[in-house]
Amino acid sequence: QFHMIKYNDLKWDESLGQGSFTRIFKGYKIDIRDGEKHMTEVLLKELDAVHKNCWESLFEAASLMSQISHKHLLLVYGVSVHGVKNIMVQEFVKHGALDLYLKRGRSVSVSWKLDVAKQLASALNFLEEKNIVHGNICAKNLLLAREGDPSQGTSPFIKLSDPGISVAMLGKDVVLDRIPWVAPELLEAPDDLTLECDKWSFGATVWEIFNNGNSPLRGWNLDEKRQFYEGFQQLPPSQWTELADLISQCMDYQAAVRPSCRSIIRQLNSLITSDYVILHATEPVTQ
Ligand SMILES: N#Cc1ccc(Nc2nc(N)cc(-n3cnc(CCO)c3)n2)cc1
Repeated sequence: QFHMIKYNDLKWDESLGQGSFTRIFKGYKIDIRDGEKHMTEVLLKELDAVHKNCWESLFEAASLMSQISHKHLLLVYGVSVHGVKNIMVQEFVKHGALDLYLKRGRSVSVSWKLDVAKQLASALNFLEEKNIVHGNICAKNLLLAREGDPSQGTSPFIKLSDPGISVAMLGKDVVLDRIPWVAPELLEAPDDLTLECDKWSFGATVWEIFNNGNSPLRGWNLDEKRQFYEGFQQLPPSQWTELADLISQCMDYQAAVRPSCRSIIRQLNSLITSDYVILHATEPVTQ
């Protein structure tokens, strides 16, 4: 269920860093269309040969996403296998990962952040309607296709990336390090990935977006992170109580009571940005 791309039709450009077990590069895919040679900008996601046994998981996750298409889901062109190398070929998203974009100190407005949260909620709603679990919702996996410019009145546009290797395939420490994005119930049963897990991660991701890309529990070690869940703790609440309420509803330790995507979208749409902008221009990050 994947388009196989010939290795020789790919050209590597600069390295863009790495995800977990993967290295990412900017690159080009060569297509011959009506006798003409076209070079398409792509993102090449190389899986370390060491983790070959995970590549099924990586490709399964991505092929799940490529079987459906939605404006806020990343487009995967296909895969290329070359010796021990497995490469996923994705559309190149202009501004890269949202967490880095926010960390770079781009000052974005509250309505910009709300817009991004609504787009993520609509992508999740689409997956929920198809009963597809993503399993790795976080700002690092949100890609910014359009910055949006308030002076031009254009809004941002995000694409949800593939989830990468399933949390069920990852070691315990990697799962612990994904606290507070990974749903608490997955610590004991990493195979029980459900739609409710994505709601929990959505809450942590909205928290990131409204805290300018600061990682929640940044600098905490694995024991402290484990205790965060064992003590049923919550992330520091936003000053904006309606937003804090939505985040804590999503990050409810009881999976069954987390809100549906429709409820999340309804609550996001009812958040009035006017007074918030006046009252709380910036969010004090209290750790
Ligand atoms: N400077 C810069 C810059 C960097 C990257 C892109 N574009 C792009 N396109 C994609 N399809 C995926 C990613 N990507 C980024 N980090 C991950 C790993 C975590 O998911 C994936 N980046 C654009 C500009």
